[in-house]
This record gives sequence, C-alpha cells and structure tokens, in this order.
Amino acid sequence: MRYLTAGESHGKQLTTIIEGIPARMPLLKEDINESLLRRQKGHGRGKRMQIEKDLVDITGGVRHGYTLGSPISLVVHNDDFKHWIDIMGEDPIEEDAKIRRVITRPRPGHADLNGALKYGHRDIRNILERSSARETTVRVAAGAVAKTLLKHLGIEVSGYVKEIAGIRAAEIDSLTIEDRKTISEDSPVRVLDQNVEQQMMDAIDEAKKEGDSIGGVVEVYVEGMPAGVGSYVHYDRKLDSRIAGSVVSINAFKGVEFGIGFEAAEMNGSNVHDEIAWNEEKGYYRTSNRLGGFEGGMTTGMPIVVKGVMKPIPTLMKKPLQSVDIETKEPFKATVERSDACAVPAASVVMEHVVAFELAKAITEQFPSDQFPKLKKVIDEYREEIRCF
Ligand SMILES: Cc1cc2nc3c(=O)[nH]c(=O)nc-3n(C[C@H](O)[C@H](O)[C@H](O)COP(=O)(O)O)c2cc1C
Ligand SMILES: C=C(O[C@@H]1CC(C(=O)O)=C[C@@H](OP(=O)(O)O)[C@H]1O)C(=O)O
Repeated sequence: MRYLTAGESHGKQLTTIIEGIPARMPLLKEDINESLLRRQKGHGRGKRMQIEKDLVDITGGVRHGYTLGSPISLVVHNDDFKHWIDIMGEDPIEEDAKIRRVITRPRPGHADLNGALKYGHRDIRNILERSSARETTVRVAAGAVAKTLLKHLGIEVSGYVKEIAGIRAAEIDSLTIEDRKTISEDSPVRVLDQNVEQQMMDAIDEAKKEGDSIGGVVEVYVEGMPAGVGSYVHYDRKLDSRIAGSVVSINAFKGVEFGIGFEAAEMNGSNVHDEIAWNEEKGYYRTSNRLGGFEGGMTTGMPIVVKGVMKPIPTLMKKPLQSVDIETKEPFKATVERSDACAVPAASVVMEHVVAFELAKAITEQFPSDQFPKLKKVIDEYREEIRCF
C-alpha cells in the first residue's frame, strides 16, 4: 500500500490516491467523513476551521460500497478557495500584479526560508501553501481507509492527548479501547479527566490571548494486531521504524516514543523487558507492556502504544520572532492575520491515522491481499496458528 497527496492549503482541493487496498472491502464515505470531522475539532484552532467543513468525494476505486482493487482516489474541497481564487488560480498573471500578495518574510519554525532557498521561489506563498498542515486532511482520509481495513480485521486504533504545555493527562492505562475512542471523540482537548481538560483549555486560551502558541504530546493506542507483523531482517522492514518515520512526518512533530520510551535509558533490563507467558485462550502474551507492543521491528501481539511530541505552532499572532525580509535583507518582526494557537488535539487524530496507515500497509505486505475476504480468512488462520505455536 502507498499513497500520495496533492493540493495547496488555499487551492481548489486536496487529493489523495491510495494504492494497494484489497478488492471487495466494504468502504463508505461515512467511514472517511467521521475521521475528517474529528480532525477539524479540538480546542485551540484558528478561524480557518470555521470556514471549512471537510467532506470527502470518492472519485475512484469504489463501487456500491466496496473497493475494486484499483487505486482509490479521494478529494476534499477547500471551501476557503472562493476567497483566494485570484491569488491561487492556475492562469499566469503579471509579475508585479498586486493581487499576488507576495510574501517575502519567512517565519522561524515553518518551512518558509528553507523551502524558498531549495526551490528558488521569491514568493514564500509558493512554499507555505504546500507545507501547511492543511495537507493532513487527506492524510487522515487515506488513514481512514486504512483504519476501515484494520477494523474489519478486528484491529482498533485510537488517538488522544497526553500532555499540553506541561499539563499532563490522567493515567488511562487500565482503560479499554472503546473508552479511549470515546475520549478522542468527546473531549475538546481529548483527555479523560474534566479537571485536566479545563486546565488545558485555559492554557490554550491564555496562549491565544497572548498571541503565542503551545505544543504537547499525543498517544496512539492499538489493540488487536497479531504478533509477528513487520520484520527484523532489514532496516526498512522494521514496523516500529516505519511508524516512527511517519509520525515525525506530521507537521510540527519532533519525536516518537514506544511504550516507556526514553524512560528506558534510566532503568535496568530486568525492569524493562516484558516477560513471556502462554495460556490456551490467548496463546503467547506478556505480563507487562513496557515496550509498547514491539520487539525486533515486529509486533508482540500486545497493544501498540506510541507517543509523538508536537512543538508549538510556528506562526505567532502577537509574539513575532526576529527574521529577515528576503528582498530587502532588513530585519523585521512578523505579524500575521490568523493561525492556530494549539493544534495538539487535532494532531492526535492525524497521528492516529498515519499509524493506522503503516499498520495496514504492513499487513497487506505480509499476507495475500488482492481480495479482502481472503485476507480476512488468512489473518484468522494465522491468529489460530500462532496461538497454538
Ligand atoms: C493539525 C495541525 C495544524 C497546524 N496549524 C498550524 C498553524 O495554524 N500555523 C502554523 O504556523 N503552523 C501550524 N502547524 C504546524 C506547521 O504546519 C509546521 O510547523 C510546519 O509545516 C513546519 O514543519 P515542521 O514543524 O515539521 O518542521 C500545524 C500542524 C498541525 C499538525
Ligand atoms: C487549514 C488547516 O490548518 C492550517 C495549518 C497551517 C499551517 O501552517 O500548517 C496554517 C493555518 O492555515 P490558514 O493560513 O489557512 O489559517 C491552519 O488553519 C487544517 O488543518 O485544515
């Protein structure tokens, strides 16, 4: 499985083409729209999210509620485009036309300056339109297709918030996957405890009032993955490494941890590794899950627990950082019209979907995947085989 995305933040539409989804898998628009609407929600987002109502158009690869085995193409229209037609249109316009609203002032922390240097664009709009996290809309759409595949195989994925600006969520280790999914749907900041929820919302509101931004930590939890998916034989087949790469590919994500993650550095091996047990019902299982569901680049069959850290948003409404105008070379302090103050709750939905994509991809690589009913049968047989192994 693989996917590409195309489209600019204020362009006509965003598109993704997904290849490798098995034929004859049930897939409805609603499966994707539910994820898209969840991504738009979350305390701390700026005015743009009030303009958009992200809904998918399935433009290829699906008929009458089932996948065909051909590439699936999905489109999400930008409602904001109607305000940007002159600026974002594809027809040539005069070089000095005011209408272009040329941007020459790169924001520290965004892709602006490095992108301009790399592609030689003197109008930074040509960078920021594509480096914008608006692109995560269709990454979530692609991930929603992957999540649907996983769901039909009995694998559930949930994403929620662990920390915003140093405020930590209550422990949820004993919660079921269903409860975790509820947190992710109902809470405006995607935490369980209402007290913490309020503190986080206050911190976001404070940052917004100050014209500053804040970051945080999100967690994705997966239940139902059989053991032995992924591989240890080559660096690029290790499933934990693929997940880590895809998490850091999310805009503003700077680090990843599996299970206890960086805490392992301070602990003895005897307190880190998860002991092995067996019983008739479960087969092999671990009496703890400190390594977060991975050993040797393969799943252990225990829940996958992976965290990602998101830095604060780079565009700062009232606390502009020092930068240099690329035309005049003069120093300036930038001000902006709009931006998110905190996108951590929304980003938990993005991470949930990029992780789902990597898991579905690994499964379709490892098991025969032309036809979904056969894939399901083979996975059921594999589960039984490893239970008795
Ligand atoms: C859901 C989401 C929303 C975001 N919203 C904004 C925003 O409003 N303003 C902004 O400057 N950056 C925003 N970002 C972060 C930038 O897109 C990101 O920092 C930028 O692409 C540079 O990439 P890097 O931070 O990964 O180096 C957002 C990120 C995510 C995941
Ligand atoms: C549009 C989305 O997020 C955008 C991500 C983003 C950025 O720089 O990453 C900048 C903002 O865009 P705008 O300049 O239109 O206000 C966010 O709103 C979205 O998540 O759908």
